[in-house]
This record gives sequence, C-alpha cells and structure tokens, in this order.
Amino acid sequence: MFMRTDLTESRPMIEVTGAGKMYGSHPALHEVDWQVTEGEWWGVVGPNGSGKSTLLQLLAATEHPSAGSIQIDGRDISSYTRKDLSRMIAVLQQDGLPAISYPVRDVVEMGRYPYQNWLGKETSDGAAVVDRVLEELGLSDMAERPLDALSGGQRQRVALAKVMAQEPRLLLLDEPTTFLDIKYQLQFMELLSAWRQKNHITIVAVLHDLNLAAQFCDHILALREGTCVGNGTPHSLMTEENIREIFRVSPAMVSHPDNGLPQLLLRREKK
Ligand SMILES: Nc1ncnc2c1ncn2[C@@H]1O[C@H](COP(=O)(O)OP(=O)(O)OP(=O)(O)O)[C@@H](O)[C@H]1O
Repeated sequence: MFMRTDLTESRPMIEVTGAGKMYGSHPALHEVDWQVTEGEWWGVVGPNGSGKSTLLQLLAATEHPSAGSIQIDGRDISSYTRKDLSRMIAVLQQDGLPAISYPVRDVVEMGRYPYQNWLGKETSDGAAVVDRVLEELGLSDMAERPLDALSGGQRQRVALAKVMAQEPRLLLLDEPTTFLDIKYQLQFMELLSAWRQKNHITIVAVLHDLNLAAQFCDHILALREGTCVGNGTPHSLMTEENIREIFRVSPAMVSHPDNGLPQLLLRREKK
C-alpha cells in the first residue's frame, strides 16, 4: 500500500534490521526494518502506544532490542561505549529541561560533557562552541539567567542549545514541540532546520503533529501497534487513505498554499 523511500548510494547512518522489542510478554515493536541515510530528517509518527518512543530508545541505546539488530554508522550499536555514543548521538525529550536555578550558560556547557577528559577538561575549545550556540539561538542575552526564570518555550530553546553544544551527528527528538505554542513550535523547527543544513546532521523526530512533520521532514516512518506500516516522503505517505489506516480517522487533505505539501484538516465524526 505504501511507497518506500528511494535511498541514495551513501552509507546508512542508521540501519534497523528485523528489530523487535518485548516488554515482558508485550511486543512493543515487531520486525522493524528501516534505513536512514546521513543528513536526512525523518519524522516518526503513529498513534499512542504504537512504539515510537521505544524505537527512539533503541536508537539511543537506552533500551536493547529483543530481536534483530541496530547499526549506527556501520557498527552494531552495542559495540560503542556510552561516551562514543554521546559524542555521536544527542537526545531531546518533550520537556527537555527541568526548571532548576542553574544559569543558562552552565546548562548549555553540560552539552560538552562527552568531550571532557577524566579531569573535566576539554581538549577542544568548548567555550567557543557554547558562545556560538548561544548566539545562534538568540540566547546570549539570557546566558546568566537561571532556567527557572524562563518560560517553558525559552527553556526548550536552552535544551536545544545544550544538544547543539554536544555537536552530535545524529539528533533524536521525542515530541520536542508538545508544550510549545504555535510560534515557538515553528521557531523550534526552523532552528533545527537551519542547524541541520549548516552541519549536515541526521534528525529523527517523533512528532504527533503530522502537519509539522510534513512541512519539515524529508521522510516519514509510520508505526501502528509496533509494526512499521509506512515509510516514504510526506507526499507519498500523507494521503487520506494512509491516515485513515494508521490513525483510524478520516481527515480532509489539502495542499499547503506555499509549497504544495500535504496538510491535514480534522473532520468531526458524523452523528
Ligand atoms: N518500560 C516499559 N515497560 C512496559 N511496557 C512499556 C514500556 N514502555 C513502553 N511500553 C509499552 O510499549 C508500547 C509502546 O510504547 P511507546 O511508549 O513506545 O509508544 P509511543 O508510540 O511512543 O506512545 P505515545 O505516543 O503515547 O508516547 C505501549 O503499549 C506501552 O505501554
């Protein structure tokens, strides 16, 4: 039913082969095959409980597959040390940072941890990276302010700055815009987009907002009940029929007036 994405010749950044995950006797993921090429931006979508966060946890190596394999940059994920992984992969959750009283700069500096030696010293110029990231995200003016004096939206921008300071090649995001208003949602996605273009990083983002996913991601992976049920570009995947199959709702699909990308309008259930 669904179209597969054309993959380029370059080596996959992520290769998921027959991956499954059981929690006790509950299968959260089942036989997932998926490849992500370096530099791509994937949205992972699906109903509640379909296995999106579980997939992200397997990619972050915070959970291990019960079946199949996960390769990152050509090597089995289990062969990397935690420090190797933290130099390569950064993870940002929906509520990225708690409202603590640490100054913004200190929090962003924590992103440099993977580059510090056992004395807590960095060989590269971490302070310059932190300054640049603060500048790029418009946070320089609030660098000395404590996190608990910022709004939720500003705090999520600091969370993004922290993962940017980590200089990962792969960024994993779990519903990063959930608590943001529409202006901050857009701003957050645009910042990611600019950063990805500049640094050619790979992004995998679990997103509930299909319209945002269609506008920003090049590819979408759809999960339902732990199984991959679709994998393609927003144009090929976001059709009325597919949305009905995946989410069990019947939307009206329209083309975005700016770029022709598919956008979804919810329809009320007929009584
Ligand atoms: N640590 C766990 N122990 C037991 N079951 C779990 C655990 N984590 C997730 N599950 C179960 O695995 C399934 C997939 O959960 P997961 O959180 O990956 O889904 P999701 O698609 O991210 O959901 P949501 O959109 O609601 O965040 C669900 O049935 C969930 O209850």
